[in-house]
Amino acid sequence: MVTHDHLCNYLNMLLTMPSHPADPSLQARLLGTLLANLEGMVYRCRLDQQWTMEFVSEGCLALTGYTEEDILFNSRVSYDDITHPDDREYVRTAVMQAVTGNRRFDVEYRIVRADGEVRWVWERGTNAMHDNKKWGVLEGFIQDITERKQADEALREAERRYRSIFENAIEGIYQSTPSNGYLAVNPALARMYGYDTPQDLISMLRDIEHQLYVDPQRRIEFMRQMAENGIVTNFESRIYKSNGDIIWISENARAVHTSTGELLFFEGTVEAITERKLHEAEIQFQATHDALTGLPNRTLLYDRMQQAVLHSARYGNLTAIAFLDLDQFKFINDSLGHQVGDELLKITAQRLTSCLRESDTVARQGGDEFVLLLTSQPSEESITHTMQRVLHEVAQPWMANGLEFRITCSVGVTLCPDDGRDAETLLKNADSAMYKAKELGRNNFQYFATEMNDTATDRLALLNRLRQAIPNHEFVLHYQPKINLANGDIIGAEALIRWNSAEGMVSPGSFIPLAEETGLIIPIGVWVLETACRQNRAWQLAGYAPITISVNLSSRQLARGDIVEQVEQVLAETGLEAQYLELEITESVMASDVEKSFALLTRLRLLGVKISLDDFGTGYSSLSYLKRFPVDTLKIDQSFVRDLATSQDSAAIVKAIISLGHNLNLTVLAEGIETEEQFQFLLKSACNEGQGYLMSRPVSHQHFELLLQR
Ligand SMILES: Nc1nc2c(ncn2[C@@H]2O[C@@H]3COP(=O)(O)O[C@H]4[C@@H](O)[C@H](n5cnc6c(=O)[nH]c(N)nc65)O[C@@H]4COP(=O)(O)O[C@H]3[C@H]2O)c(=O)[nH]1
Repeated sequence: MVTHDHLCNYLNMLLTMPSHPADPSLQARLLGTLLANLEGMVYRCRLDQQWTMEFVSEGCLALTGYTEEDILFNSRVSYDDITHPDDREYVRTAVMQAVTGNRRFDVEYRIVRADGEVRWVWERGTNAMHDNKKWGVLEGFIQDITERKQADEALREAERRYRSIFENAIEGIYQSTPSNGYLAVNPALARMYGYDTPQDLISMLRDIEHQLYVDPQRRIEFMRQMAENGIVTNFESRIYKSNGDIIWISENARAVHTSTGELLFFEGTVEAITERKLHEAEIQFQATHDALTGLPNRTLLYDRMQQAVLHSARYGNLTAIAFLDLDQFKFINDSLGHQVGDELLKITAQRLTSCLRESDTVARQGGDEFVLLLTSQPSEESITHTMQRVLHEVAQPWMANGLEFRITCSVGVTLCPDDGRDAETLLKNADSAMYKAKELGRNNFQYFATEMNDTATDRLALLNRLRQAIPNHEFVLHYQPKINLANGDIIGAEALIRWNSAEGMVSPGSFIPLAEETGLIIPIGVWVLETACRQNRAWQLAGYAPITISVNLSSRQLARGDIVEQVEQVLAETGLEAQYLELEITESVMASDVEKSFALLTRLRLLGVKISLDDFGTGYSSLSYLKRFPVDTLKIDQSFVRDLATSQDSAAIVKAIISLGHNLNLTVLAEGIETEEQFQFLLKSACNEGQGYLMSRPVSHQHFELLLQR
């Protein structure tokens, strides 16, 4: 098939070839064939104002929509009319310049077809002044190039668009050479990297590996991925800006090769992701740290413990896990408020961190529990030493609401690999050891020993049984008489709880702390108060001389804040007069929140109830507030009474407490009197009242009634 290009070339050749004198008919025939097949119009026209056509080829109709007859000699329309009005001037000038310069002309312009459609054409021609006509004559070829024009325009538009994208993109775009420099970068990349212009970046950043990447290995990795895959995606690195600041970027790039496979350059896009990275780091931190203290949380601790265990197993290092619980934290939290509780946890976190090396971990396990992970320990002695520091640091005084407080902690320590080879076991064992430390009077640490696990299991079983004790009516009260030392009269009774559990009698020493920890003390306390008041009222109704019944109040009961209402209600329900009820409060409970205790005790006192300060001498009572406090009786702790015979200090303390009490107009009672000797000493020292096995053990209400009858 004769293609359009063939024809054009051939026509050009014919137009320029000298006429063939030997065979003019052949030339005419060839020309006829060509003209008929040509996509476009061959013409001959006058160089006049209308471009009067003397000859047009068959292509005229297809090109202009007019027939040859329409156009020849301007019979219906002139070619000047067909030329787009806006281009007429320009076409004429171009043609005239060529003619004047004796050159061929070559011009692109628009025509308006018969149907009104505007098309682009390309006209090439020459001045054919080879006859003597007065008109100049042009001969040439006009071809529709609308499609090419549109394609060109589309290409230009696309280029404009791409340039605009390149110039205005928020992402950085670059072409870089494998040998470390840039070929082209857009303004966004220049800005991102801290350069004033793309040119600055290109000229100043010549060594991508060292000048750009914080870790030069990233460039090596980039090149490796390119060599392997010809592409890198989401390639995240830290880079230096021109001023030395470090930012995070993410690159997507590909290698561009020649047709023969030679690497030309890389082209890619860059996104600044510092904010996202910070955000990710923040989220990661939040997921692995405790919001209040900023310490690693359970998740991170577990992770680190697993690593430590593996490390221990591989290298035989000694690892210690210490489970730490603050003593009486719940009480502080309930009574001083959560804000103070939170503050205390934060202080504790700081103190614990200060005791350990950076390579160790302090984690918050939840509530007031912390876990210390000490890796690669040189010896058990060094662990012991660290634990002693921990106890000491935690016990330092701290201030809240202008008052000074102290809190201690109990710690259980377990060793890896001796006590366990996985995180769960080690934590469980450390927890058991911590309970042992609590049992041993708090403010100490204990190493785990195998038998402790039995204790932990026992404890859980005990708790389950304790929950059922009230509904199963397993509690009873025993009563211990309080006597007037001078005349031996029973002036009161202390109500002491006994748990008649299915598995035998359980002493309050073993279940009261558990009840306090778990909050079960609240319902138990209500039951005790009610039973004791009802019993005392019953004795009165039975005709015995009225005595005071004493009930122990736990810190939790006080912290709840509704104790006054509870007491009021119980008195109303049982019909006991307030003056026959005494509440025993340990001085440590009172000291931990002086203002609140003061307010509560004042309100209780207003009801007419008596207040006795239990275990006096063991706590932290300050004389200044003891003076202000609405207290009726000081109970000298039995430890001093027990040591009276053997310790001069105890004797001195007992005497001092008695004289202090009297100075403050308080009644002084000594508890734990077991011997006649102790009794005599106390009597001589003017102690008012006493209680102890010497006079009577705590006994059942029936038994107590017998004592009342004497
Ligand atoms: N060695 C010796 N001990 C004597 C002597 N006289 C009395 N005791 C014991 O000393 C404890 C005195 O009670 P506490 O100091 O209030 O100490 C009480 C009290 O803090 C708590 N508790 C007992 N009953 C209740 C209760 O109903 N509510 C609360 N919140 N705590 C209670 O349990 C603690 C222990 O109570 P118990 O085992 O009944 O132990 C009682 C009593 O049996 C003596 O001459 N020698």
